[in-house]
Amino acid sequence: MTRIAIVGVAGRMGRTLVNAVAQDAGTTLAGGVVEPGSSLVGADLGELAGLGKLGVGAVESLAVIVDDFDVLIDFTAPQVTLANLAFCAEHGKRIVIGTTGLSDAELDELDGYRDRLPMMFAPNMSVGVNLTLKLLETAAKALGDEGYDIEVIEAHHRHKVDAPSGTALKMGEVVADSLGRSLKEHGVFERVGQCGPRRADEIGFSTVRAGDIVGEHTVMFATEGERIEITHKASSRMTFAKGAVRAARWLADRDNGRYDMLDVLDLK
Ligand SMILES: NC(=O)C1=CN([C@@H]2O[C@H](COP(=O)(O)OP(=O)(O)OC[C@H]3O[C@@H](n4cnc5c(N)ncnc54)[C@H](OP(=O)(O)O)[C@@H]3O)[C@@H](O)[C@H]2O)C=CC1
Ligand SMILES: O=C(O)C1=N[C@H](C(=O)O)C[C@H](O)C1
Repeated sequence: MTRIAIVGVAGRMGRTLVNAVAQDAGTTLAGGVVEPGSSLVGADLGELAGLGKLGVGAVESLAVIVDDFDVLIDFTAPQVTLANLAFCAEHGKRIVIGTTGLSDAELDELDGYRDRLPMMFAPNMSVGVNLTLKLLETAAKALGDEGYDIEVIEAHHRHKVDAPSGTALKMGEVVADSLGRSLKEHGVFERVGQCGPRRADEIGFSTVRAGDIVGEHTVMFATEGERIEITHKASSRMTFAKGAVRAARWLADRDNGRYDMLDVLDLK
């Protein structure tokens, strides 16, 4: 039985993760961490997640539960995640990271831990999105050099703090890699005013933030006369949480290394 701790346990994903662990026969909920000083310290994690009492209380530091868990699941914010990664490396733990919005420097720092512990890092843990990445590889190879314009469009809830979403960036990267392009060079993240006509080789990004949209991503391949749209729509955070719990179980038997959800799903 893999013992799971959840950091950011009072957040949207944190509460959903408590539900996902409770439904999973191969894992047990060992603890949950809230922000230091939070009024939720001591709150029962089951009650936080709307499940009724589970008998596990929220703590304000990983150090309090260091002997209780095997794998940490972290869906928080970049600097919080990096601090937790350092803690896990130091204490021989494993970590599943869903946090998005890391800067290039933060991504380099994260990558520096690849040989120090088993870590799984993915901007989207749903099976559907990860299968979509494979479809995009095929579509980009077939269409990208044939005069099809490529645009990535994403929509999320009003509370999301990073843009474009980690998933949209990953989709853009997959498309760019498949075409031998660099996203740094070919990605276009803003069009405003007299920005001129579209370059044939650009990969454009558009962002919507509205209401309670859980997460929607479309990659459009458009030419004169037709367009293909590959779309994924998440209607419940449970799809991400179930993926994260599956990843935690999978990671429990892995050697040190940096893995992603395609490794977990055996889609590489
Ligand atoms: N990979 C994937 O499949 C998915 C990734 N995400 C990503 O996960 C992240 C979180 O998303 P979401 O749950 O919607 O965001 P929330 O803001 O709802 O949750 C983040 C939580 O982290 C808590 N937190 C902040 N600092 C600390 C700390 N030092 N110690 C403990 N907890 C802390 C926050 O507490 P407080 O409320 O007190 O600030 C909050 O409860 C985002 O980066 C998002 O993009 C989201 C969905 C799927
Ligand atoms: O913040 C969210 O909610 C989500 N974030 C992830 C991202 O940035 O790609 C994944 C998912 O779409 C939900």
